[in-house]
Amino acid sequence: MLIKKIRGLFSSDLSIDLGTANTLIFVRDRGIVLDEPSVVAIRTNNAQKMVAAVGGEAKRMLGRTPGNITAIRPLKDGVIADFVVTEKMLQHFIHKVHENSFITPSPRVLVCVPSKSTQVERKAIRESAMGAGAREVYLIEEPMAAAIGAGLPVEDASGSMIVDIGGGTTEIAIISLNGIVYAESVRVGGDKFDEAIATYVRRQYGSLIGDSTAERIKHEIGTAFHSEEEREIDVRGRNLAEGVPRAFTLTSSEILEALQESLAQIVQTVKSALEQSPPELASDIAERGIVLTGGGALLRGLDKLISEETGLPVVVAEEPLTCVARGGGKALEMIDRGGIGMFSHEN
Ligand SMILES: Nc1ncnc2c1ncn2[C@@H]1O[C@H](COP(=O)(O)OP(=O)(O)OP(=O)(O)O)[C@@H](O)[C@H]1O
Repeated sequence: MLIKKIRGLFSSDLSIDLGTANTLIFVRDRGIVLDEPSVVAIRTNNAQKMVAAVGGEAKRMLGRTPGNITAIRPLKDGVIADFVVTEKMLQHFIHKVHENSFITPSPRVLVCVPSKSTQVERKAIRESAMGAGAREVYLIEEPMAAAIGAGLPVEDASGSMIVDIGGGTTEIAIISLNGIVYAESVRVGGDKFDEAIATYVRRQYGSLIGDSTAERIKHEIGTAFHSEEEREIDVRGRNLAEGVPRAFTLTSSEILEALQESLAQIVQTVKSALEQSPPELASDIAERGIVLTGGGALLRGLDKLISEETGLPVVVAEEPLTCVARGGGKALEMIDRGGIGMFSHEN
C-alpha cells in the first residue's frame, strides 16, 4: 500500500477521454496536455494505407482531401467504427504526449469509455493502450468520469445526475456510492446538431454546406431555447440549382427550429431517466439539480430548456469539455486510496 502511494506521487498516469469528436489527455499535476479532434487522415498508395495526419491537422483536411487521402473519424455515434484506425490514433496521441512532456513511458493509463460500449470494444481499447506502452490500463465509464470531473459527490450515498452531451452521444447517468445506478445513452449529440443545421440549410436555402460550416454556425449562433436576443451569421454554401457558391444570412431562431427534433430526443431521455430513478435518489436530484457536461452543454440555452422541461434546477459544469478527462485523472488518484468500485468490470 505504501509503495503504491509513493509510486502514485511520482507517477505520470494518463487519463484519456477518447471521444467521438475530441480526444483529451490529462496528466496528474500538469492538467490537460493534449486536446485534439478525433480525426485521422489516411493516404492510399498502390493499395497501401498510411497515416498522413492525426488530430487538428487531419480535421482541417475533412471535406478538402484529394483523391488519394481520406480524412476519417474512427469513432462515430459514441462507438468505435474503425478499430484499426482508432488504435493508430490512440497510439499517436500517447506517443505525442510522451515526446512533448518528457513523461516516462509505460505509465498507468485510464481510458474513459462510453457506458454502452461492448466488451469487444473495451478489449480493443485496452489492447491499443497496452500497445502504446501502458503498464496498466483501467477503464472507466464516461458518465462516471464526467461526474467526478464536475465535482459531484460520487462517493456519497446520495443521487447525482449527470448529462454528458458529446459529439456522438448524450450519456445520462444517475450515480450514488461510486456506482452507476442507472445509465442511458442516446445517439444524439453535437454531430446530430450539425447534421440538422445542414439539412435545414439545404431545405430552406437550396444550398449545401459542409460539416465544419454547420459546426461553426452552431457555435456562433446556435441556441436551444427561445431568447429575445436574435443573432445572425453570414454563410456561404453551394447552391444546388446553380452549382455555384451563394451567400445567405441565418438567424438563431432558424437554428432553434432546425435543432428541435434532436433536442426533443435529449429531453425525452432525461425525462425517462428521472422516471426510472429510485425515489430516494430522485429526491436528491431534485434538490441538487442536474449537471450538464460535454461540449454540447455549451449550446446556448440548453440548461434552460432541460430545466423548463423537467422542472428541476440544471447547471452547466465548469469547463464542460474537459470534465471527463479531468475526472478520469481524479479517479486514478482514487485508485491509490482504494476507491476502485467505480471501474468497469473488465479491470
Ligand atoms: N460553444 C459550443 N456550442 C455548441 N456546441 C459546442 C460548443 N463547443 C463545442 N461544442 C460541440 O461539442 C461537441 C464535442 O463535445 P465533446 O468533446 O464533449 O465530445 P466527445 O467527448 O468527443 O464525444 P462523445 O462523448 O460522444 O464521444 C462537438 O459537437 C462540438 O461542436
